[in-house]
Parts: sequence; C-alpha cells; structure tokens
Amino acid sequence: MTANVTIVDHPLVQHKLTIMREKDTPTAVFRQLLREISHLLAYEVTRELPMTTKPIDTPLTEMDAPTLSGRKLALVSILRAGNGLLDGMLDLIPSARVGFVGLYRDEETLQPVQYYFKVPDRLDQRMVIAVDPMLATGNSSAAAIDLLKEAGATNIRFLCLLAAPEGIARMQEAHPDVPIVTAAVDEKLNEKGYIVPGLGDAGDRMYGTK
Ligand SMILES: O=P(O)(O)OC[C@H]1O[C@H](OP(=O)(O)OP(=O)(O)O)[C@H](O)[C@@H]1O
Ligand SMILES: O=c1cc[nH]c(=O)[nH]1
Ligand SMILES: [Mg+2]
Repeated sequence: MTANVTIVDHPLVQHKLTIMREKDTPTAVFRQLLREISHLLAYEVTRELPMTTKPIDTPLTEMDAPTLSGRKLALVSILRAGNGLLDGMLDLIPSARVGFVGLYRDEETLQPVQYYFKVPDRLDQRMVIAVDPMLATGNSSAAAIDLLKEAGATNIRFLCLLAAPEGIARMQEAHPDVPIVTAAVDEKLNEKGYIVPGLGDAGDRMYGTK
C-alpha cells in the first residue's frame, strides 16, 4: 500500500467492523457500530489539523495552551451512506461545517449520478474531509472530489470504512494529493462492483432498504 493510504488497525475498529460485516447484524446495531467506528476514524483523519496556542488561566497559573487554529474544518458526506460516518464525526467535532454531495451509483454502468451539491463557503481555507463508508470502483469518490476541487477545496482527505484495491488505485490516479484513511482494504470487487468480502450495500444496511 502506498504512503497515501492509512489503515486504522486499532482492535476496537477491527472488532466492530467484523460485527458490521456479518449478514445477520440488525440495522440498528449496524448503524450504532458505524457511529462508534467513526469516532475512532475521526481521531486518525484529523491528526494533521493545524494547531496554535492561546493564553489561558488555569486555577493555578497562566499558560499558553494548545488549540485548533484556522477556519473550521468542513466535513462532506457523500449521500446517502456517508451520513453514517458524518453523524459520529459530528459527535467529536461539533463545530465542523458540513457539506453534502448527492451521488448514487448506477448499478449497470457503475458510474455516479449526481443529484445534489451543497458545501460550506471558503472551502479553499478549510481542511475538507469527504466521507463515504464504501470505496468500491472509486468512481463516486473521484467524482465527489472533482466537485469539491471545482468548489475551491485544495486540502482534502477521504475517509471510508472499507476500500477495494481497485478503488484505491482509481483515487490515486485521479487525486494523488488526497490521503485516504480506511479501516480495511478488502480483496477485490465482484462482477457487480461490490466489495468482497465486504459488508454488502452500506446504505441499505444502514437504513433498512433493499
Ligand atoms: O466506489 P463506487 O463504485 O462508486 O461505489 C461506492 C458508492 O456506492 C455506495 O453508494 P450508493 O450508490 O449505493 O448510494 P447510497 O449511499 O445512496 O446507497 C457507497 O456509499 C459509495 O457512494
Ligand atoms: O460493496 C459495496 C460497493 C458499493 N457500495 C456499497 O455500499 N457496497
Ligand atoms: Mg447504496
């Protein structure tokens, strides 16, 4: 794996992911686990947030204490399944600005179809973290990041739960400047573009649709 991909191999992430993969895990449990995992992934993907210090008074003395600097970061959910990661990330970073890219994957062509786009202003001055649990062919995430760059973003990261080698290759070709953080890289895609072994359709499993 290249330097631009971080696999979060923390035991809690891997344990929760295993339960999510199991086909009989109920919708409510799946959704709750995705929220819990997103806390741990958020910790990793925000490692390079810019810091400064500010003078504060503790009960004992004055000190220059570390604090985040710059504009609020922007979290961008690739609808619909991206919202499962977004919700947990907002637990941890409640002041983040939030954008949405509406895309669904045409199941025949495996090409993304766009239906919505709304992002915070001054994207050029923010760290932007695009989130979607599944990186399969990479067509959806590559298209979403094209749109974010057109909107001015220059400092972008992509956070997912599961990636296929094909999707990582596609992203690295289209957006070599975008680091990828994931909990696992699976074996391959099947003939329908699903990640194997995978966990099935993340959106359907989160929301109980088929
Ligand atoms: O890498 P790709 O081959 O493009 O596939 C991944 C995309 O497919 C899924 O979304 P889907 O199109 O099922 O939409 P949904 O989130 O509304 O279910 C997933 O959440 C990604 O957005
Ligand atoms: O395995 C896959 C591939 C694309 N989208 C999903 O939700 N799951
Ligand atoms: Mg889906």
